[in-house]
Amino acid sequence: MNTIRITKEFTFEMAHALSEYRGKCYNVHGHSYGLEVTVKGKPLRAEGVEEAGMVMDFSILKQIVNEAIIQPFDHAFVIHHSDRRFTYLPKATKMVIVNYQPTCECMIIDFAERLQKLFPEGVALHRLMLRETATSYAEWYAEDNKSVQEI
Ligand SMILES: Nc1nc2c(c(=O)[nH]1)N=C([C@H](O)[C@H](O)COP(=O)(O)OP(=O)(O)OP(=O)(O)O)CN2
Ligand SMILES: [Zn+2]
Repeated sequence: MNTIRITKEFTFEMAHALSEYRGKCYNVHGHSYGLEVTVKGKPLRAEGVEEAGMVMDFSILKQIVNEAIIQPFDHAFVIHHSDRRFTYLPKATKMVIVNYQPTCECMIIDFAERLQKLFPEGVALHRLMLRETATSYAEWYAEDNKSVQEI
């Protein structure tokens, strides 16, 4: 049976600020992010079951990514825990305080770590693409990251 990659696309809005950064991205600013999630597996060879012919139902993939990534990060402000600027915001502000500089690269590593453990048996995360601006994006590939690496 052939191995197939399937991809689902997502969008979310997020504000961030880079810490210790000498440039415009030190400022609190936002992006409309694009996220592509690709998983790999073999289409189910069975009849009379809901997932027949599928690596994974796109709607299940959507649900997993929505719960793990989109819901926590959409319309949130993301900042490194050592950058005390977040203490000036009202407590009701939706914030994700992270232990990394919230660049495209570090966020995609975080997303990969969150997602990897959530797929059913036989389905593996293959690729993530995180688009930050019309001209900038980062990619994560499973084959590049076979051993766990620190951010
Ligand atoms: N390697 C990285 N460099 C930068 C990141 C990042 O995540 N990884 N992030 C930023 C800023 O947050 C922001 O994304 C600015 O990106 P940039 O492409 O420079 O945005 P512009 O609006 O200037 O894009 P143009 O299309 O070039 O006008 C900074 N660097
Ligand atoms: Zn930015």
